[in-house]
Amino acid sequence: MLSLAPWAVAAAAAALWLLAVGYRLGWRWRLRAIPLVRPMPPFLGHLKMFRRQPMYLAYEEWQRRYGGIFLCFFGKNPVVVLSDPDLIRQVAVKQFAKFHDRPSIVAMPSGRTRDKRLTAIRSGLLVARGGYWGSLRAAMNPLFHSTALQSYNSVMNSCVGRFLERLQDMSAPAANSGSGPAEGAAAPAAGAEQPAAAADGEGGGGQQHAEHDAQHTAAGGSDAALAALAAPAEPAAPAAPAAPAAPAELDVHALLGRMTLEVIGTAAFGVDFITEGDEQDLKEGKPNLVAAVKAIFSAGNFTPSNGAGVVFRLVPDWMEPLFFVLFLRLFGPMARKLEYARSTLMSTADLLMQAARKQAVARGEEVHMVQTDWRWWSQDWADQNPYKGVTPAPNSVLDMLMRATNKETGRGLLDVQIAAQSNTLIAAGYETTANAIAFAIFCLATHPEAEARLLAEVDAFGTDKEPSLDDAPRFPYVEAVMHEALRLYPPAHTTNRECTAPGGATLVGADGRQYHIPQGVWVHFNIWGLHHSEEHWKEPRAFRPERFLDEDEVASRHPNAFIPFGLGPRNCIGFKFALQEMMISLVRIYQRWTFKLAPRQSQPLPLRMGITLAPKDGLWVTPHPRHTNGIAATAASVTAAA
Ligand code: HEM
Repeated sequence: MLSLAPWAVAAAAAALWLLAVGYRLGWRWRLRAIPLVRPMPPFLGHLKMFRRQPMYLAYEEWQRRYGGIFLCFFGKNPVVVLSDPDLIRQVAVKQFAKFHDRPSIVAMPSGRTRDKRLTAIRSGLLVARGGYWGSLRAAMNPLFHSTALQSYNSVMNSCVGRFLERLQDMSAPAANSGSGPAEGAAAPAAGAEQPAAAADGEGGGGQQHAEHDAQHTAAGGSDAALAALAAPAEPAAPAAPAAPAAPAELDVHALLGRMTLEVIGTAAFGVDFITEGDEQDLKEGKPNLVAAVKAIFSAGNFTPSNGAGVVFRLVPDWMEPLFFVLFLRLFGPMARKLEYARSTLMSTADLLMQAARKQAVARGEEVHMVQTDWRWWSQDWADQNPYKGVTPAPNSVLDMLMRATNKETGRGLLDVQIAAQSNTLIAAGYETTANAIAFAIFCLATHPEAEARLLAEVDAFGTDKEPSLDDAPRFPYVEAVMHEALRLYPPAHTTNRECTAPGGATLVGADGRQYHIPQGVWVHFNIWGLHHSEEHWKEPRAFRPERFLDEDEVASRHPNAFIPFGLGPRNCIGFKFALQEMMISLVRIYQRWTFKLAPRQSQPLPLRMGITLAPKDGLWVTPHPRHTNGIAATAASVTAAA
């Protein structure tokens, strides 16, 4: 085993430090027109400050101090943070051609690569760059046009149906249940021996939690939701002799995570995406989609401010891929988990794609998919796959992309490119949507007047009808609640771009001041800060859905003050899908249930910043059925009870 002399390690660290400082001084000079967050700590740059408070709260504080544009450093990388909606618009829309890419957390060599895994990683829409991103986005846009969206109504409704069944099972009042529930499972409310979620400051970003948050994130973004997938909850068993029944407490965020994974998994893969997770499959290396998603979300992350991500911010760009390989070697178990996840998801997508292709060809239909030699896994992965012999549904993402054309090449998409999108959609669409619905439920549980107004709208529609996309205009208040929850708690608190134009780009402030952004600089849109800014919102901390209904208030607001799904041609491709899923879920859930916060749920809502912004430690509620003896509890009676 190679042992390094201490002086060699010290010399290497000193060299890295000098390099990072040198890089920063160079950038600082070129970006001198933009206010710099002070102090600028010498080694990690401002990343170190994110150890004290999560990035979104630091950005909010710096926005108050420095205004709508400021500069900070992630190690060697300069990051221009925008909270001014006009400047955001210039980057996202007006000068989009100069900012169409996102920064790579690990700089990958551009151009073709022989590495099959790397090809698969780089093929996803979220990280795609340059002309490839444009042609892929154009090929994928039809998946989210209204005809396609209509076809997702039934998947969404049936997944909400399953959610309601689970809720029903778990909501049986618990009386003296002795056994500890699984996370996400029903728990006895009164006198429960569960550690109460820690009280936190507004937004949950109190300093005392920053360290914990970072570790929690590194260990997995949605542990609660995923624990619920792996261990489906059993209804709490009643004990004898019966004590007075207390309403069951449950983590509704975990249940919602299970539901949104089923929705996006079914839409992406075109098969019934059952979330009966099986740890055993992961251990034995047998393909299991849920275990794979779980492995991805728990295999650590590369967010720049914590874990392994920090390393990449200190070494020169050209060394990043080398460090990536080294990192995977050093962290064997994590590398194995990622390998398992990639092989499971990709081999399953491949299996289903081939089945869909065979069927389409047999029917004489046109298929454009270009077949390549991209498989790295052994035949065992296909042989042991539970979806062997299954054909994906006609309107699934896999099926539709097989027929798409790449505008750049004039040919179909490559098989690896199609398969990579099922991963991407799950990664981008599962946790974000679960968090958004959970935040809406939290807001309604803490605002009975808003809940009553929403119930009245739901009841006017009907208490046993399944809503579809066409019904959306019948739910203006539900929509206002969704928007207000997305404003107060944007699951994507920040989004990003990189300036790729060789000559850079110049942004112009409202006062005429010019800010030159050189090529290679990262730009962040401070969505959280913008959504909470007093400059753009009346009472920004208040939950007031009416602000989205009052025409005067809407007209007086900056049109880009509300950007939970980003902005411009590179905004969230799934935003209509997400809104449709939120609408269908909220209507179906509130047809049957209302929620009160469980005693263990602390307020203000503690938040956890991972890849997304999520309720920390879940959202603990007691569900209350609205139908007693077949009669719906009316909106008025619910308000009175609250
Ligand atoms: C409430 C739920 C969601 C929120 C808050 C959300 C938010 C966002 C945001 C802020 C971005 C970055 C946009 C930008 O940089 O301007 C994004 C990108 C993206 N989202 Fe979503 N999203 C949600 C749900 C979904 C769903 C359900 C899907 C898939 C069906 C999805 C797929 C994507 C993809 C593929 C991208 C990358 C687009 C690109 O780079 O071209 N998202 N999302």
